Formats: sequence, structure tokens, C-alpha cells
Amino acid sequence: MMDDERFMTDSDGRIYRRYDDIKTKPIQRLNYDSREINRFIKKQEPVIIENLGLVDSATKWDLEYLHENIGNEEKSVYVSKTHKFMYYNASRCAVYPDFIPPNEQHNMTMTEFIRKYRTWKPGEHRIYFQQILTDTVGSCIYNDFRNFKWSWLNSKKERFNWGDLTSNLLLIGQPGNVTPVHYDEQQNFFAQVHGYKRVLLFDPKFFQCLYPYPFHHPCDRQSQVDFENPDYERFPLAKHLAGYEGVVGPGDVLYIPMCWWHYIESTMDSQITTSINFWYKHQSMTLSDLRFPLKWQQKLTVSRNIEKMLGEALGDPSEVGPFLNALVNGRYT
Ligand SMILES: CC[C@@H](CC(=O)C(=O)O)C(=O)O
Ligand SMILES: [Zn+2]
Repeated sequence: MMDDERFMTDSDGRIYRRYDDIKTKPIQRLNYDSREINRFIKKQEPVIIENLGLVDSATKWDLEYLHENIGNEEKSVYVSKTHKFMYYNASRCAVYPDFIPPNEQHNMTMTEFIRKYRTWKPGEHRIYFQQILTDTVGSCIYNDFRNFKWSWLNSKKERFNWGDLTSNLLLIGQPGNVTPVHYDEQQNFFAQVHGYKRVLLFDPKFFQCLYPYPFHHPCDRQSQVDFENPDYERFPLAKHLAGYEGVVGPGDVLYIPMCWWHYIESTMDSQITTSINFWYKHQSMTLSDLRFPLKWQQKLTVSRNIEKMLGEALGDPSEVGPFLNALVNGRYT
């Protein structure tokens, strides 16, 4: 790995992909008892919270324990020919018939996942366990789940007037797996349990530098910019990307603000990476709450509503692009 110039080793021995073009500064790290944490969450800026113990009860969730206790229902596992696992919405493939899914979503038992994980050889398709925790888990896992620090989570939800917790995703990845840069429309406390993940985050204002796929595209909310091989011809503004970078390890909790772009990579020096996220609906906002100029998170919501409404009004999502060009070219440009 050390000889492979695509990778770098940081001062802590973490090994991850090198992106010289992308300017970043470190994500702020704060101990769980710092009063500064609320300031970051209020301002909706990323912060890594240390020693919180949010999901300490999941530390024992190794593959054996999960095999014993997670339940026999089939689980969602993504399979990719490459190290990238870009999310796509399969129900939108009809609108883009030429779209080639970048990976496959399979359902398999924990036994099957563990067998694939343990027999995996370089060059084979990679796997990434991504399963929403449901009430089908066994009683031990359920008890561990109940022992998460819900009082801390609920205090933040109330304090910042967030909506309900929508789901917890359990993620079990191989070293080197990459979730390319995308945004989610939810607030997210991302808890790292085993192994290390390198994260890059960008303010929603970098919308124009990250060229998201169209709303109706299967890869809605995903950036078209490939960090490993950026096409500056097609995406010239990507050169101006500037964000935050950090590595989360066991016990760390990363606050990913709603609509912030994030890239997540399991470091190559990790044996296995296990993470649990906590997605919350954003705060319900009334018109009277709006302040102008709008924040980019709000502009993003407006842009999505425009694309959605145009798809409906024109009766054909593929008409949205040409219509917007007709509206803008020569008139606003
Ligand atoms: C969905 C996979 C990703 C996490 C993430 O994007 C999120 O929690 O929003 C990761 O850890 O690889
Ligand atoms: Zn995400």
C-alpha cells in the first residue's frame, strides 16, 4: 500500500486515498462535555464528538455476536465491482433507460454475508452491509440498542427542534470501501464503532462545484464529480472545492449537518469498519421562520421542489432539462 501513490498514510497510521486537488481543513474535534458542541449543531457545522459513549453497547457487535443475535431475516448488502458504493434509486431507472447501476443491492442472511466477507479475495466484487435496524433484531441486539445514550440524543433533538428519528443504519464495510460524495436531507449523528473512516465534508453552498445529478435521476443527491478522476472539462467549478476532513475511529460521533455533502471511506488499515448512524428529519420550518437571504440548505430544498414540480407540470421528467435551458439561456446567462 505504501508504494501505491493513490494512497497516503497519515500521522496516526491511517491509510486512505490521496486527493491533492481538494482543499480541506480539519473537522473540529470536541470532547463530549464541551459546551461548544451545541454551538456547532446550532450553526449546522460538522463536528467530531469524542468520548461520548453514544453506542458503547454496540462495541461487542463483532461478526460472531451479530451472527448469533441479529436475527435470521435477510439483510441488505450492496455488491460492487469497484470499491465505490454510490447509492441509486432503482425505481427511477425508467426515466434514464441508459443508466447502468453502479452496484447491486442484494438480500442475504448474516451467515452468507460473513462467509463472503471472510473468503473475499482482492479483485472480487466488494460487499458493504447496509441495513436499517428494525424490530426484527434479536433480544440481545435490541437491549444493546436500548442502551444507546438516548437521553443525549433526545436532548439535542429537543434543543434544536429536530423532527423524529427516521432510522438507524448499521454499516459493516471492508477496508477501502468508498461512499462517494453525496448529501442527505436529514440531520445525522454518525457513530463509529469499529475501525476507521476518513470523511470529507462540504458546505451545501458548494452545490455548483459538486454538480449533483438531476432530481429525477436514479443518482439524485449524488455528485457527478469523481474525486479519484475529476473531469474538470465537464465540471470546471469542482476546482474550487474547499471543505473539511477528518478520521472517525471507535467511540467518535460525527455530526453531519442536513444537506452537507459528505464522502466516507473505510481506511485501508482497518480490519473491518462498523458504523451506526442516526438520521433525524430536519426541523419543521414555517414561512414565518424564514429569513432572507435563504441559507443554501433552504435553496437546495427550493431547487428540488422546482425540479420535482416541473417534472409533474411538464408531464415528463426528461423535459425538465430542456425547459430550464430554454428559460435561462440568453435570458439569465
Ligand atoms: C450510507 C453509507 C455511508 C454513511 C452515510 O453516507 C450517512 O450516514 O449518511 C458510509 O458510512 O459509508
Ligand atoms: Zn450519507
